[in-house]
Amino acid sequence: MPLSAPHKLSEPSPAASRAAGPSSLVRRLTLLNLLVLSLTMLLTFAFIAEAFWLAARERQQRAAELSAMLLANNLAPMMAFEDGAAGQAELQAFARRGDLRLVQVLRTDGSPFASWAPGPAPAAAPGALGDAELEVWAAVQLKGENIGSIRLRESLQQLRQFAWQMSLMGLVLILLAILVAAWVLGRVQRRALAPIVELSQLADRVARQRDYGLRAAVRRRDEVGRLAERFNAMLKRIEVWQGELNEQLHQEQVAGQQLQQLAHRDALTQLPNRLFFQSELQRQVGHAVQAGELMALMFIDLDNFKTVNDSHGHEAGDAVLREMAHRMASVLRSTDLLCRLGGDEFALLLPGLADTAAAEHLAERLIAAVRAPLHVQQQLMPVGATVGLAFCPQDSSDPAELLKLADQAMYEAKRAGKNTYRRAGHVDE
Ligand SMILES: Nc1nc2c(ncn2[C@@H]2O[C@H](COP(=O)(O)OP(=O)(O)OP(=O)(O)O)[C@@H](O)[C@H]2O)c(=O)[nH]1
Repeated sequence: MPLSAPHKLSEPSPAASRAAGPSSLVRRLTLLNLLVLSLTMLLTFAFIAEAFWLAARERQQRAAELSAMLLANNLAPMMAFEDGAAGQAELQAFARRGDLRLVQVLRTDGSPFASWAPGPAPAAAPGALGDAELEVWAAVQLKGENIGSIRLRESLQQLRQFAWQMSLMGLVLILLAILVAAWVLGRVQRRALAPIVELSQLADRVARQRDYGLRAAVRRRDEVGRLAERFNAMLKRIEVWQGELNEQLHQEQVAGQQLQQLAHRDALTQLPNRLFFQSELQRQVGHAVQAGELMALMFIDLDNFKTVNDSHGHEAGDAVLREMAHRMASVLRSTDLLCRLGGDEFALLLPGLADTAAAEHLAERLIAAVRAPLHVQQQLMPVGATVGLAFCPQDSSDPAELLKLADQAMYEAKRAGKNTYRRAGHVDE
């Protein structure tokens, strides 16, 4: 199976990879690896330095033993003849070696035959062996017989200094190696962990942007590759779910809007119904009070409508209601709102009026529009309209009170003979 090619890949920028922060996996692993590597290198170096020191010391000891044996060979005839001056001269020649500290030639009874030590006067008795010194003994023999012995002390100072110099050089080299290793390790780790870092950055982006169309790159068929595949499969599933959820949500929103429209609309006349009127009355009264504007509420009741129903049937009544709604709407401004409250009752909201006369003129036009002859099935319908008017804020700034006043004014107009209007508070004499 070929490695998957992501359709919308999240390719992390180098800057983003570098900005992974001090707690990043790459940095932590690099530091851990570097720590282990440095400890191993330093430990190895310490072992090598110690071994080097022991070997060099051993080598100097062997060389000192050899020198002492050679000296013993040379001194043997001089001791045999008790030629101390020659022995001393031999020691002076021998003492040209730089790291020599003491040479003592002793007879078998322990008495000194010759001795040498650096400085003006040779020490009569050698002091205790210093920790930076080594001492070797060699027997002086003549024809297989012991005639004395040689004590030879050498300084380890030069060797020690050399060892320190080498150690310092070694340490500098190790530090350089650690620096190079840090650089190489950082690059190697970044490359090796790049898929995991990418995956983590992708998860961040998905969580931040909620974009489930993003996909991880699957570069290798290893554990990380399989993790990326599973992650992609999960994203795909979420993407599908989200699509379905969005579609469902959209359908529900549309259904909700339709329901809302149905709930607020009168099915017969297609005008806003009583429910919508109630909320609009509240809102418009509030607005008029706040803005200091004049608004009117008109309560309209058709006249003799019962006769239409009774004489021409319910369907004719419906047709009349539809036609009257249409007629009334045709004389209104675009800002006016006509609602059917129920039966043959209508309400009209008139916001932003210049004066009360404007509403009265409209009431007259509206009554005239309704009163115009209407024929249904060639029969003249005897319909008219009676209107009650109430103003906000003049009459009331309370929606319920305003409706009650307009209703009362309408009944007043009915009592006055129908097909007319009355204003709230303007009672006929
Ligand atoms: N066709 C039809 N009739 C309805 C509807 N809703 C109510 N009505 C009828 O409308 C009539 C209203 O009666 P009223 O307003 O009391 O009678 P009216 O003849 O208009 O009386 P006035 O207002 O005094 O002139 C009743 O006969 C109701 O049955 C409807 O949706 N369609």
